[in-house]
Amino acid sequence: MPRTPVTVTVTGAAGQIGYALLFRIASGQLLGPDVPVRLRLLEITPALGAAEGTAMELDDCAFPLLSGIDISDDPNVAFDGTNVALLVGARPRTKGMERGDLLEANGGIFKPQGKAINDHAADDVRVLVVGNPANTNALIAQAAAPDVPAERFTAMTRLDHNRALSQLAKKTGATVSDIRRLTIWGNHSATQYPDVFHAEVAGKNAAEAIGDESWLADEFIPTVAKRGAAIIEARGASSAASAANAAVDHVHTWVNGTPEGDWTSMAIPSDGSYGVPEGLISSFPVTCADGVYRIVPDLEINDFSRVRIDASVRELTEEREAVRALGLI
Ligand SMILES: NC(=O)c1ccc[n+]([C@@H]2O[C@H](COP(=O)([O-])OP(=O)(O)OC[C@H]3O[C@@H](n4cnc5c(N)ncnc54)[C@H](O)[C@@H]3O)[C@@H](O)[C@H]2O)c1
Ligand SMILES: O=C(O)C[C@H](O)C(=O)O
Repeated sequence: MPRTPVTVTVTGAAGQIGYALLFRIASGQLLGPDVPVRLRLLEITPALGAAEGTAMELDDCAFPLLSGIDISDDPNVAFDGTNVALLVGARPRTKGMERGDLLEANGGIFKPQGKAINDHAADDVRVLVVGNPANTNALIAQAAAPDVPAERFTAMTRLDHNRALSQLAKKTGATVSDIRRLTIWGNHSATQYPDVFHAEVAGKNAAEAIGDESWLADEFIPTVAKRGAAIIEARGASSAASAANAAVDHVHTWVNGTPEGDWTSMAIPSDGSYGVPEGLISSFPVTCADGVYRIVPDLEINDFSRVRIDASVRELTEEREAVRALGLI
């Protein structure tokens, strides 16, 4: 019997990540090769024409799993019955804009979207926030959706995780598939902490295999944490295909599970683990099974890691205070 299509809403659908993402969702890479999808695209009114153009191209791919496409500029329509909500569209920082202005502008996007998810999404909705500042935008959306279980709101640090895998593979001469148990902690920002102390490269402890703490502190961590800025500098635009790829990875892992013996990184509401204040949407090492994620428990955190996790968590706490002061949560 054919399966009922899963409804996937993508906001910012006419943007550059949207353009890289939609075709991968429609081809079955987000949820699996046997799962039909119905796409709902949300855009601002002036970008509806561009979204229509992308929808025409999706039609022209004749994807067997794509059961339909709806386009709207109304969040109440776009999130109607949605099972997976990918919140990509956000207000970028422009010249002269202060951090508070950016948070406020994004509040104007993520608060109504959270409310629309609350009022119209399917009971099993899962939300991934990609639009920056992703962790705090997820917090804003979550606060506007009190009827949706809080743990369904997540933010993306999988791109950082994938970046760290590649950098570590380059350094050690291993392949990315030789590496397991890497972690991104904290915020999707330059304060994030990519942690290799529990990682393994071809079965050996990664930190021991590298044996060079100064490489970790002075090269690996800043390269991963500032990679987004380096891409903007090189491309003249922020990462798009790799961000879309990470969004696909994040949802695919959440729904289909982590491989035995490995984990991934997701920014999720803290339960207080590892000294991260409860409720902050912070990146943790997680395993996923049966559509549910779980923070990897009982990892020993050394001093090198502790100070870096704390710094990123401090930034998240400040962002939470700022949006609280603006009445956004
Ligand atoms: N978390 C991550 O790892 C990561 C990585 C890369 C980019 N990003 C962020 O993702 C976001 C999108 O990036 P992009 O390159 O696609 O940007 P983009 O500017 O190309 O596209 C954004 C789109 O969002 C739309 N939009 C704006 N407000 C909207 C609203 N209220 N509802 C629906 N759509 C709306 C715009 O019209 C635009 O088409 C940015 O905030 C970027 O910083 C996050
Ligand atoms: O859009 C950005 O500011 C950078 C982006 O979050 C990235 O990590 O590539």
